[in-house]
Amino acid sequence: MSHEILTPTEMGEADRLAIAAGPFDGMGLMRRAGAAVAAAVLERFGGAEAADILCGPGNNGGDGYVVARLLHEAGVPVRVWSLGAPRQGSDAAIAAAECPVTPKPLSDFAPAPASVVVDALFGAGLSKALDGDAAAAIERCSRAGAPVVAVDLPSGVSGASGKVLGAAPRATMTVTFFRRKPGHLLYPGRALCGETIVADIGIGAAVLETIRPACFQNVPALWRERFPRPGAASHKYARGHVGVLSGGPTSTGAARLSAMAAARAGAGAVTLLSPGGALQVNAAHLTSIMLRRADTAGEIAQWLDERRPGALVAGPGLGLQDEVGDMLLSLAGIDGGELGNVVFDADALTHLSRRREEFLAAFQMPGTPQRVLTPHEGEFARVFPELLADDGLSKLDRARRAAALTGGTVILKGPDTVIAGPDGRAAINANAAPWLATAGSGDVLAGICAGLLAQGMPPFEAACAAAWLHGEAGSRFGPGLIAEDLPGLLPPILREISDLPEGR
Ligand SMILES: NC(=O)C1=CN([C@@H]2O[C@H](COP(=O)(O)OP(=O)(O)OC[C@H]3O[C@@H](n4cnc5c(N)ncnc54)[C@H](O)[C@@H]3O)[C@@H](O)[C@H]2O)[C@@H](O)CC1
Ligand SMILES: [K+]
Repeated sequence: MSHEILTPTEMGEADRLAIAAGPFDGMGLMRRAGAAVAAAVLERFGGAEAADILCGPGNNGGDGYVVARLLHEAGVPVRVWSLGAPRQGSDAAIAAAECPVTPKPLSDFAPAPASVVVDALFGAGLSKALDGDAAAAIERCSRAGAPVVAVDLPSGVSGASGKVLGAAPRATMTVTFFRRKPGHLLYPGRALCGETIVADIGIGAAVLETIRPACFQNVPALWRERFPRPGAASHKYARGHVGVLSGGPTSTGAARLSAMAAARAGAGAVTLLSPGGALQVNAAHLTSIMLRRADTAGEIAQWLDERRPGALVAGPGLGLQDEVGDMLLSLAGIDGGELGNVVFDADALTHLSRRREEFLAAFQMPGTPQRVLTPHEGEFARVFPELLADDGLSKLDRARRAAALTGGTVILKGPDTVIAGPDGRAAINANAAPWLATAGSGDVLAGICAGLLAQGMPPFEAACAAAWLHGEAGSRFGPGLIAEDLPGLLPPILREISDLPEGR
């Protein structure tokens, strides 16, 4: 599967490079784009009484005129509704001239439930909120309940952010070209696209060598080459050691979930560092996970010095007391030789929001551990309120800015989790299920990530793999999922990743 995601600007560049390289000119690409949409309409909605094609003034409308011509030639009764004539001399104007169906004004469009609507009003060129005749037509379309096939994107959905500008139809199917755009994967755009088909319109993958996209759909091909595989002679500590900080006697479960997930993700050894008061309750629930008493920052530091673990999970159930904040701050600035990576999750993110400048200063010190931050939207809003307040930023932009600010990898969680690295790379996750929104689910994600980090997987790849594994486990289990189920769901998925052929 091709997993690069192109911004609308990068897609425009892909079009230009493809036209320059040949064999297709702009009109050739448009004909192929229209043909792909017409084929999808015929395959899926061949039984519709008629097709209503809504055409905008740009090249998205141009695709619409091609679709209208091809459906007409296939014997489908076609009506064309135009928002405005294409610019003279443009490819869209040529496509309109080649279309044998005379367009009527979009303001007269009245959808019929038994017809299929092809939405070709705006695509990559959407530059402002939909209003006037376009918004009114979409509103009528939604009320009539006719199925909608969107060309490139449902008109009104920003390809860059997935946000709705003004109005957008809920499509049953979206046919886009060459590669997906962020708006196909980020909500609310993702929900409005329906099933998304990526059509080959004759743009060669070679254009990607020039464009060098930095955003990807999170699929195993993105990280499986870096996925840890234990050698036959590995001993347990060589397979990675994870430490997990436990909270006090009444909040120990979250850390144990992380610990179990780290172990299932393949860490050879996992140690729970527990305050004395919580030692008994932790001991009563642990078998293969090791337990070590650590009441103070000093005792934690001593264990790190002795064991030099690859990763530490800090945050689940840890507590919001000031001394916990002090301890986390000291961990952020510790020598990276003593502790390779820290996953800051849950309560650690609250401490980060309270003492942000101190943490950011610690993160900037050379030689400190690499970090992965795992905020959900609420935690993100507390740590980075200025990024959330900026309406111009997409979820993708926000995760990238947070990664740049902290010099770490950010997993911005949600139904469309975004993973961003400090080098600008980003991935959007698309395999999560709604059942994952359950207490303790995030603790498991943090644990999986730490388990992979401790085995030497680089932070961006480990974060992507953790989000994907977590999503896959939740989707496969389905309804009734609780966080305790997740670690035990990992082994068959891990086996499948090891068995995948190269390039998948
Ligand atoms: N050679 C190419 O560039 C190809 C382009 N293709 C199609 O071309 C589309 C992009 O075409 P365009 O760049 O012409 O852009 P659009 O057709 O999406 O938009 C056309 C123009 O409408 C105006 N506009 C934007 N938002 C508006 C709003 N809310 N209300 C009123 N006017 C608005 C803008 O001036 C914009 O340039 C793609 O989505 C795809 O469907 C395909 O045919 C494949 C080849
Ligand atoms: K469209």
